[in-house]
Amino acid sequence: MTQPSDAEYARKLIGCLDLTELSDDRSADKVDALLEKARTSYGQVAAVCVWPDHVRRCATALRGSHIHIATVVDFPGGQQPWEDTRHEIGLALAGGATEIDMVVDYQRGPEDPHAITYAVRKVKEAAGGLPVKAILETGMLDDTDDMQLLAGAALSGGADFVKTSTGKVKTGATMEAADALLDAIAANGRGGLKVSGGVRSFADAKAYADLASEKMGEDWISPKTFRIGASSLLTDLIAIAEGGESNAVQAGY
Ligand SMILES: O=C[C@H](O)COP(=O)(O)O
Repeated sequence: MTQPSDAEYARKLIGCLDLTELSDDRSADKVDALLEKARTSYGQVAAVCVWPDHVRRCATALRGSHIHIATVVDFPGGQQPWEDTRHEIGLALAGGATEIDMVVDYQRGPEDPHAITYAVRKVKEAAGGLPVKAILETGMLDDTDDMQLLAGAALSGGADFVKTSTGKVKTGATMEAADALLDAIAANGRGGLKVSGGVRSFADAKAYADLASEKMGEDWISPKTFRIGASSLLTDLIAIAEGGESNAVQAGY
């Protein structure tokens, strides 16, 4: 099969992008700016990903599009009381969220993976079966064995995607983590991958998509199974999609 051009590849990746605004100040103006960008000349992003209190704003602005409204719960620590998470899920559902990104308790996870399975199941049920992406914060885990363990536990609980990072700790997505999560998905026989945290350039995004495509097949690079969560990637994808040069700095893993 002929390789797609970079411009074609960038357009495909725009369709797999979870365009993210999770700044600590929770600014509504930043969400409005994000919403302006979600429908590009090269297609729509897969989802916007925002704090629960901005879900309704996004659902209203994106009505009539096919863009998912993803929100985060128990973010970014993964250790808050269940009552708080339940409140966030309620806010998300009332506002019109269509996907839930939950942080698992990655600190306790390696010793107690069953707790992760249970927590994911609980969120999935409370969210009425909406797609759930389990954030493992791979940059805080010791090794790829732990990454696979947590990913397997989350998938057993019904997670639809396993996601590398919150973007809030020093180490975000890495090729090593993406590879480990893909192995867990393959072993589970079901599930998607969301690569997130520090993905800023077309070259980085393409490297992750190439890896996933090599391991899972070309058809797998679709928003149903492959997402990139990023706050600062879209500009570079658009530059490449329109046939220009990259302006972004590569992560250089
Ligand atoms: O969920 C996605 C991450 O928060 C995005 O991280 P980023 O700001 O480094 O792109």
